[in-house]
Amino acid sequence: MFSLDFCDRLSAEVDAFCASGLARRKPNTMNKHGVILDELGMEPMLAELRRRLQPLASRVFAKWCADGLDSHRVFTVSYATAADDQQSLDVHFDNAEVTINAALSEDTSYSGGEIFFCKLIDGLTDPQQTTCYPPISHRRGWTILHRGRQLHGALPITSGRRLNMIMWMRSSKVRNQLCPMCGSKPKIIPVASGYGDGFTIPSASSSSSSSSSSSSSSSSSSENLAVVQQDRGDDVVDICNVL
Ligand SMILES: O=C(O)CCC(=O)C(=O)O
Ligand SMILES: [Fe+2]
Repeated sequence: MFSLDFCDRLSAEVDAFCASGLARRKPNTMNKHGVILDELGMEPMLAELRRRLQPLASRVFAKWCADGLDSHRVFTVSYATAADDQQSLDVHFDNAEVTINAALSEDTSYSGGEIFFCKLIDGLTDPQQTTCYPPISHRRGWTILHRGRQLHGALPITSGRRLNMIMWMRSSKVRNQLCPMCGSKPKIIPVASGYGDGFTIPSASSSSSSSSSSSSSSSSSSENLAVVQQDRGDDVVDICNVL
């Protein structure tokens, strides 16, 4: 999906950001060394990428892209072998309707670290007991497109370093009905900025009327997005952080 030049430039940008020591949030609880790319000013480029991926994602996973994938959370994952590096990733599902996983590192610059997939969970079941498919080696510039709720993980890396870009794409129409993480109807509150966890305030999303969207893609109502976050009792949390 990405040119090798783009892989290099994105990797260099992320490495420079990490080296700068600037503050950053963790993408989620499982990911210790990642960078949220919207925090680097890439939101417009990533929103455009999401719009361009929409036709493909809808073709493969129509039901999960209802009314468009209208928000995203995009971050890098980095694996290496030192004690304080992240070496592998446990089986999990994503806080996404559809995910793309793009390999940025030179294939020969690391070994191990294959991604593996297990069963698809459509109800809320325990991610533990499951049979998995044979692991897949990442290939630089290539992307894997999968359902967020397809269980998956990464095997331990055995040498070198692997950097991937993960794009969690969300459909508010789908998740407004049922939170993909807790399996219940979300209780939603507005957030000040950003996409929150990709829910929308239903009254806002259903009032389609005079969308100011310019020439961009057909069914997207992102101009009308009311950005919301899930409220869990007394804690207002970004549910990405409670994977
Ligand atoms: O390391 C990988 O290839 C998978 C990463 C992943 O699944 C995630 O961060 O959600
Ligand atoms: Fe994942």
